[in-house]
Amino acid sequence: MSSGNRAPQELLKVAMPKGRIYKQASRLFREAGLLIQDDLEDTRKLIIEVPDAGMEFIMAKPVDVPTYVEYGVADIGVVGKDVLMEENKDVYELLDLGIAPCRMSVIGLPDWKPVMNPRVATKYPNVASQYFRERGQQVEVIKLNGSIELAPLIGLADRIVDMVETGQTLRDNGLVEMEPMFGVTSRLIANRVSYRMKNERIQSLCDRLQVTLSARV
Ligand SMILES: Nc1ncnc2c1ncn2[C@@H]1O[C@H](COP(=O)(O)OP(=O)(O)OP(=O)(O)O)[C@@H](O)[C@H]1O
Ligand SMILES: O=P(O)(O)OC[C@H]1O[C@H](OP(=O)(O)OP(=O)(O)O)[C@H](O)[C@@H]1O
Repeated sequence: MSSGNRAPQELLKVAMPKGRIYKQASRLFREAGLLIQDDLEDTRKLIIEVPDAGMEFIMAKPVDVPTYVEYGVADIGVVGKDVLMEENKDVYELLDLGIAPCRMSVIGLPDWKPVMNPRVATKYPNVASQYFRERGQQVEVIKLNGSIELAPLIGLADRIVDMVETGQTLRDNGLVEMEPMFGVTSRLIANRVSYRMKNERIQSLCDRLQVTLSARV
């Protein structure tokens, strides 16, 4: 069959996180040669065709990216390792994109003293519970959804587990990083079925991103 008769290729569905990661992810994709319009951040549209890159972006809340990919409504997605660990979904982790770097840490007030069964506030209850369990420390984990640094300041928790990037939020609130837990960057993930059915396209994207990342260092 001549290429003129070929059916147009189905768009690769990409769960893209709105917010912090988006700008860095789209810059990386562009560097890898994908033609992505640069005005996408200005729109309120949630499903955006990026035909020149053969993609469709599903603009997702970051925490929901692994869910979209696990259910196969997105073939691939970009997500922070923090969210990937917390959500623990059944997806393939294909590539460390090295973008949106930060770290997960245990944080507290400088005069913090150990207490029995301390309360730990966090957006990441699974990650925090596992961390303290592995160290044989019994804690009560309290799930919050934002402004986690408030918790020790207002007496809700003894410590928090949260992200640190520049350290500005800690400094502004008189808190200290007690234990860095692990480094976080964004990852490219894939749905297990899509990875098999669209292997050539997904693998070729990975290869292009890999080459771009190697050239960055
Ligand atoms: N300073 C930072 N604070 C939090 N996450 C950061 C930071 N720097 C990089 N990241 C990475 O960016 C990802 C997305 O963060 P972002 O703040 O956009 O999402 P969010 O926390 O879900 O925000 P929102 O609740 O406003 O949607 C995080 O999962 C993490 O991997
Ligand atoms: O070390 P820094 O550069 O200060 O970054 C870390 C802060 O950024 C994030 O909060 P975010 O701005 O996402 O607000 P939130 O607490 O409401 O989630 C994170 O939860 C920390 O509070």
